[in-house]
Amino acid sequence: MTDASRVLVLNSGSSSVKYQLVEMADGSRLGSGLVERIGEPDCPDHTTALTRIADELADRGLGLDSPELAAVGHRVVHGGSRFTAPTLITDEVLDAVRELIPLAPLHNPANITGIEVTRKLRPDLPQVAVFDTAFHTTMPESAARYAIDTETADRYAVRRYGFHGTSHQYVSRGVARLLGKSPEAVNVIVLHLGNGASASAVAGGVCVDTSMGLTPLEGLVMGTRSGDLDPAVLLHLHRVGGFSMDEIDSLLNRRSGMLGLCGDNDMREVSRRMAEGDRSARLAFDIYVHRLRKYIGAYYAVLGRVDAIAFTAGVGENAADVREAAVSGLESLGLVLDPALNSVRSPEPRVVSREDSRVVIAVVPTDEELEIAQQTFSLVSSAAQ
Ligand SMILES: Nc1ncnc2c1ncn2[C@@H]1O[C@H](COP(=O)(O)OP(=O)(O)O)[C@@H](O)[C@H]1O
Ligand SMILES: CC(=O)OP(=O)(O)O
Ligand SMILES: [Mg+2]
Repeated sequence: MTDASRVLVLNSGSSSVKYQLVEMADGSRLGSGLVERIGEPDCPDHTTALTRIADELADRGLGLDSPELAAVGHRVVHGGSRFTAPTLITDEVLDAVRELIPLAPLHNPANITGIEVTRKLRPDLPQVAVFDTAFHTTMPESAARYAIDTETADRYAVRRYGFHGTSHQYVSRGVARLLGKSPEAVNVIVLHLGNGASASAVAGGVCVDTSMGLTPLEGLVMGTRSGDLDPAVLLHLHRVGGFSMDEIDSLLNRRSGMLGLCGDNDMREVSRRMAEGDRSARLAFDIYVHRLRKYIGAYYAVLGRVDAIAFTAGVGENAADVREAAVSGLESLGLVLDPALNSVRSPEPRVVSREDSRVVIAVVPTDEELEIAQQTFSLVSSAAQ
């Protein structure tokens, strides 16, 4: 066992890489940042982005060669049915993550590049994969299976996996802490509303349902993704519209959601345009909120008893108008928002419901990087004993 106590976390997305260097002795951030717009001339690919991050850290004396570095933790989006916990990365694990690329074509390749670049720079350093899908592997079969022919589903691994699990786990525990209870004692609906968005129903700390499915396309309306639609829409576009499968993929993943509805995927812009009376922005907002309310209702029924609803990620943490519209008129379900509390801006976990609200409405900022750092460090520390 060495006294190396720092973990570098790489969260590679389809067009960005977020990173954090965490000192595990006290949880402090020694460095953090974001490289965006990967694929554009200034940063053509993930290898460029990761090399830039490694150089930035090295310039500050915090490079990958530092002896204090215990491990690198990677967000890996799709872990299939196999990966249910943080996993030390070996050649064989890397191959398995590669085999899952067809199920997360926007995300897994970027995660693999992060692992390979790190290996090149520090081949001796332990690397850990923390999977978005892991927290959802507790879903019962009744929630995880689609109602299609079982043999076909099994042959092609077609089932609901769910994503953003690290965030759903972190936030559901954060809510329990905010309520002064243990995670086992509370039932929570978590609404992770970022560029990608998903809802989950968490019963006593265990995920029992989530809105994303085989891929991160199902469920809520997102920045550029459609979320739920009748599967026959694909058939219709193909047969009648002459769309190829790749064109449909690109339409639903990259040109739908808020972007497709009103031309803007950023909720800040949508709210600004709504305030100016823009009708397509208003309709896009209403569609976004309508879908969200349907999931709140659905997960209320799935859980039976709900102690709290937690909003998180870029939109959930910042957009007071989305939170208000999502729960308005749900007083008979025990959800009573406090408009004054809801309008407060703060980076802290906080309650935004009235004292007499039977269900607590909370805002709990997510920190996927910190959660990945903790899971990574805990795995390498126990492996070193
Ligand atoms: N002040 C704000 N008001 C409304 N929406 C915001 C605000 N700040 C950020 N957002 C939204 O958050 C989104 C990004 O969320 P984030 O969780 O960082 O996404 P991701 O991790 O998927 O990139 C942006 O697209 C934007 O719409
Ligand atoms: C899985 C997923 O949708 O991730 P993100 O929100 O980072 O795109
Ligand atoms: Mg995110």
